[in-house]
Amino acid sequence: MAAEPLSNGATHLSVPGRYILPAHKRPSSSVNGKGAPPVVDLGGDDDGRIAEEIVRAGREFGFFQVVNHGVPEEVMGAMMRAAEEFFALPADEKMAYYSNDGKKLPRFHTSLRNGTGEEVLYWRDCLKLGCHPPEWPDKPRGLGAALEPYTAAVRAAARRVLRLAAVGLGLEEEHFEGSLSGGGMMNVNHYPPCPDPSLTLGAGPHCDPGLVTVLMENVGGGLQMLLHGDGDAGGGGMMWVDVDAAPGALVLNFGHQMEVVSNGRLRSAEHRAVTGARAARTSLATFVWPEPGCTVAPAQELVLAAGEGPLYKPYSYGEFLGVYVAEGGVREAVMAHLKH
Ligand SMILES: O=C(O)CCC(=O)C(=O)O
Ligand SMILES: [Fe+2]
Repeated sequence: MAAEPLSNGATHLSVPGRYILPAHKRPSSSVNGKGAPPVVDLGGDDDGRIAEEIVRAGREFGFFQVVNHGVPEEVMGAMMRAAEEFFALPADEKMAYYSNDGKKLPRFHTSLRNGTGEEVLYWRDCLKLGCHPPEWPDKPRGLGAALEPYTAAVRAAARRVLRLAAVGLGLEEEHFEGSLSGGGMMNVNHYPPCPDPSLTLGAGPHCDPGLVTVLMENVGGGLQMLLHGDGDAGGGGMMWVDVDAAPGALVLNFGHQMEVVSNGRLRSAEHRAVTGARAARTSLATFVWPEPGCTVAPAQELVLAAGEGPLYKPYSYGEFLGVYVAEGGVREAVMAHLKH
């Protein structure tokens, strides 16, 4: 039976059984820490230095924050307000977009697949929007007017980051341009207050599918990245760290395509979202990714320069998305399909 979205009017006094994770998958079962990913100032004109910082952050964490990113504050604010208004709509207006059809945009869903084939549900509702081109629901009324300038500005910031990442990797500045970054969409994630955050997750551990993801949130505290320590942290040296973003900053993380194209130099960062007891949290994850027919492969220059051989085989992005969805975005399972 399809699951009822969390934001459809019910007050949640306790966590229903379908949302309770087995003990070993609960957020409380892992080592948790605090930390902020490196801050990269995109504003300066020393592109060589910025490129180096992006590549260093990508190698160590796969995560960084950008300031002076060029997305105007009022454009960010208007987009977030419109996103929050969608989840406050009456249930029947949201349910007009409720679907499990992965090809549909815009689309409203809960957890990963509205409960279909899911043993445990995640504490999240999600509105998927088109970015390239923009596609949005009729309600709330201001959503389209907010989305268009937001996605245009976010894509421009992502393009600058991708050009700098290419330079930092020793590739042609244009390496990621064209069909390699010609696609994308947005997850508008909504996590209502959860009566017991120790039992649930809003999003399970995953890597993002594309090249780069640009994240904005209305309430800090929720996103966590997985750090691979030196073994002192326990749990095999792995530690989940809260991603605390500076006010006004955007959080960026690299996805699977960046790890493949860079032949493993830049990490596709594993992350998850925990729930909060008090405030509802909304996050906007804008994905920049290849067009479906684009062939993705490690950059020849990197493979040849290091004499290391390609770590991944070429594939079409459309083919990759099928694998990604089937494996639920779980890092090692997805990577196993791509490795030589
Ligand atoms: O809500 C968040 O902070 C993370 C969302 C996320 O990982 C995603 O939409 O892919
Ligand atoms: Fe993600």
